[in-house]
Amino acid sequence: MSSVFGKPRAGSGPQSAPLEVNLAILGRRGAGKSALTVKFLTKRFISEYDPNLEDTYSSEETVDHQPVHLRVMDTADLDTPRNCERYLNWAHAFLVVYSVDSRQSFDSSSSYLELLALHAKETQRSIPALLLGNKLDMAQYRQVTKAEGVALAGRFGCLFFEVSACLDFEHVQHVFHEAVREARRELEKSPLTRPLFISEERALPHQAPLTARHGLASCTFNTLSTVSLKEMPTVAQAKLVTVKSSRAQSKRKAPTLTLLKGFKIF
Ligand SMILES: Nc1nc2c(ncn2[C@@H]2O[C@H](COP(=O)(O)OP(=O)(O)OP(=O)(O)O)[C@@H](O)[C@H]2O)c(=O)[nH]1
Repeated sequence: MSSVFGKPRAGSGPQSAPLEVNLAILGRRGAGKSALTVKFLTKRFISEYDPNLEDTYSSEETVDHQPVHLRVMDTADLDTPRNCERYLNWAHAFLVVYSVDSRQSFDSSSSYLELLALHAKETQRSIPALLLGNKLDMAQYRQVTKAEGVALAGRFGCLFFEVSACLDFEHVQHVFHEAVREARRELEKSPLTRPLFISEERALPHQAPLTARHGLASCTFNTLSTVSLKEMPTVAQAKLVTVKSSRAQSKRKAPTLTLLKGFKIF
């Protein structure tokens, strides 16, 4: 299902349409991206979630008394950034998640932050990102200290939080709302200059992969499907397209979708 959006994205007064913010959740498998997304959307901790499912959810939020139409893409990369243009050109802000009890996931989060930094450099725009050390309730099995998280976030100039998808909802909500604030700040700075893209199932022969240009071995275009990008003609006519990896598409029948029944899934 697709929906049409033709509302202003920023600079909204009290009478205007909600600000629209796209948020992508990145991180290694098992870091807790889905658990955090589900916690934020439903206030519940779901212990088992289909690792192959990638979907984008929408939620009406109020952040600092301002209505926000928030879309959250719970990505399902394999172990490293893959086919990453689908979220790089879509999101206004990123949550990069690792698990405090996994050194590997911390190392992956560093790769994601590097990817975002490269993309920011290439597109010459600031990309808000927040680094999250998840599974704080597992602190007794820590492999990553809080100081390491702070240092990594500092290196990339992003906010840092330690959270737990299975502890209090308010903290998780606070983090998502901080991401909205970061995105809003950027959108208000340059609401019309940000590139907007839709995806299309077609080959992109002339575009060199980000990896080739920057030597980031793990991120490629079209690794799993033939998604390519096209600039939106006008916001008013544009259709919102659900962006899914092949891996996700193959699992669309997963029953776990019903977990989010009641939320708009597009
Ligand atoms: N104790 C604890 N377990 C968590 C937390 N967050 C997630 N988990 C568990 O960690 C496992 C992986 O969580 P997911 O949310 O599926 O992780 P993911 O990053 O979405 O992983 P993929 O879907 O494979 O990309 C699941 O068994 C969750 O129950 C947390 O904050 N604390």
